[in-house]
Amino acid sequence: MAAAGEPHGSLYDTIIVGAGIQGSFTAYHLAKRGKETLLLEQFPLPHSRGSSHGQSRIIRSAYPQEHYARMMAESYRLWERLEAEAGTQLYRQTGLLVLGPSADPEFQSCCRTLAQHRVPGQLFTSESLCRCFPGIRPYCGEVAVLDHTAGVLYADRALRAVQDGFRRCGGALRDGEKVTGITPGVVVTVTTSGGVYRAKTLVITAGPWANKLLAPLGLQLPLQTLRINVCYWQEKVPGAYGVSAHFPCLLAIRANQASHHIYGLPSNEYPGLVKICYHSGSPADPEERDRLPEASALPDIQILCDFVSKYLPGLGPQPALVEHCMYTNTPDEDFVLDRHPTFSNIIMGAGFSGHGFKLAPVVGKLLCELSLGEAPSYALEPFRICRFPAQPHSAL
Ligand SMILES: Cc1cc2nc3c(=O)[nH]c(=O)nc-3n(C[C@H](O)[C@H](O)[C@H](O)COP(=O)(O)OP(=O)(O)OC[C@H]3O[C@@H](n4cnc5c(N)ncnc54)[C@H](O)[C@@H]3O)c2cc1C
Ligand SMILES: O=C(O)[C@@H]1CCCC=N1
Repeated sequence: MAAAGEPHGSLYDTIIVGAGIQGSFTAYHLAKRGKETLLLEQFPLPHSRGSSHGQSRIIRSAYPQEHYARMMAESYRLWERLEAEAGTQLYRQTGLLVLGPSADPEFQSCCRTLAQHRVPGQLFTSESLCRCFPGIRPYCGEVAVLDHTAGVLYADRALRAVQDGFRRCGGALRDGEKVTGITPGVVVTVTTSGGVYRAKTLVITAGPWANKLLAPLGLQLPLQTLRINVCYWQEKVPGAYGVSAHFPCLLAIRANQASHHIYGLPSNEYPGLVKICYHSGSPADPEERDRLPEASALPDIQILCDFVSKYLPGLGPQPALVEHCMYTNTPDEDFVLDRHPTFSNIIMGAGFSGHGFKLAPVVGKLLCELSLGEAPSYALEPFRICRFPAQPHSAL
């Protein structure tokens, strides 16, 4: 007899745990290829408790690491295809300025990968920056490179579009069903709060909950979950830093000696509000994200206040609105895309370290290929779990 929740008593080809942007794109690719696919999500959709919610994300070709720069051309094409299928705008081209000291190795690597991949770019000195972007007060000696391809992805809309695309291809999405048990085997059995399901392969894309699901499978990845303050700043002159005024996205490397990058998006989603954030946060369990931290636990906001008042003087000096989101960071901030070292039909996508949204179409394709036992379209060395000390080697 079929277990509760199974379609016609049959086996799924793949079950995916977690309908954030990575799990949803994995499911979409599998369903497009005609695979019987089940996507499970613990919360009723849409929800704002993981990493994929919110109005906007940056998309850019400018990456210091060659392995991400190489994936971006295909990622842009896949976003464009989804946009056409969904019949709605998901991407707005704004350009992105990478700002930093000219001798900074990360800045130089961004310039190099842009040139290598023939991405249209433009260099600015401090003087030409001030002339072209009067809203910016660069630091002494700071330079910039403009990645013309970059822009904003409308995140909530994109997540919905990929889930709708998955369903249109015949995929099954069950939200409000938390996975509570995974029994490995040639056939993997997945128990949820709503039923029991079986599949030939399982993909775990659980964002900040990844290690909670992996613990009973005998694996713990070196992941740190961080609570991120998403800060919006009021324009003194409405629209001055807006998309219509052609203000670009920003990525400031080593701004004000800060240990992490500061990034920004032009005003668009909330009229009159510019998103400027610190690329780090405070360690937090995803279940406790909304517990208010003490004021002393907000050093990132102080760093941002100093940055905004000196660097972007056309914005108010304090955030006008703060939202929250989670990062799941690996020690080197490279993703984990690999098989479970013991159970080779269990695949993991984790540790997207605050920069995975733009790459989700390609990440989903790679996780789809791994789950089908195919050769991956891109070299997976940077993403293997064997790069971490004291972790068993991949079963690949
Ligand atoms: C503030 C902020 C700004 C960012 N900016 C950018 C940017 O500009 N550009 C960029 O490219 N990236 C950016 N990112 C990163 C990007 O958003 C993330 O890398 C990406 O959303 C991670 O997606 P995910 O699917 O891995 O995780 P999630 O979105 O967290 O999805 C995991 C899902 O798994 C579900 N789940 C977990 N456990 C279970 C269970 N037991 N049963 C069922 N379901 C379960 C969760 O509920 C969740 O829905 C940003 C992230 C944040 C937080
Ligand atoms: O991935 C991105 O582009 C953003 C900005 C830089 C830091 C993290 N996310």
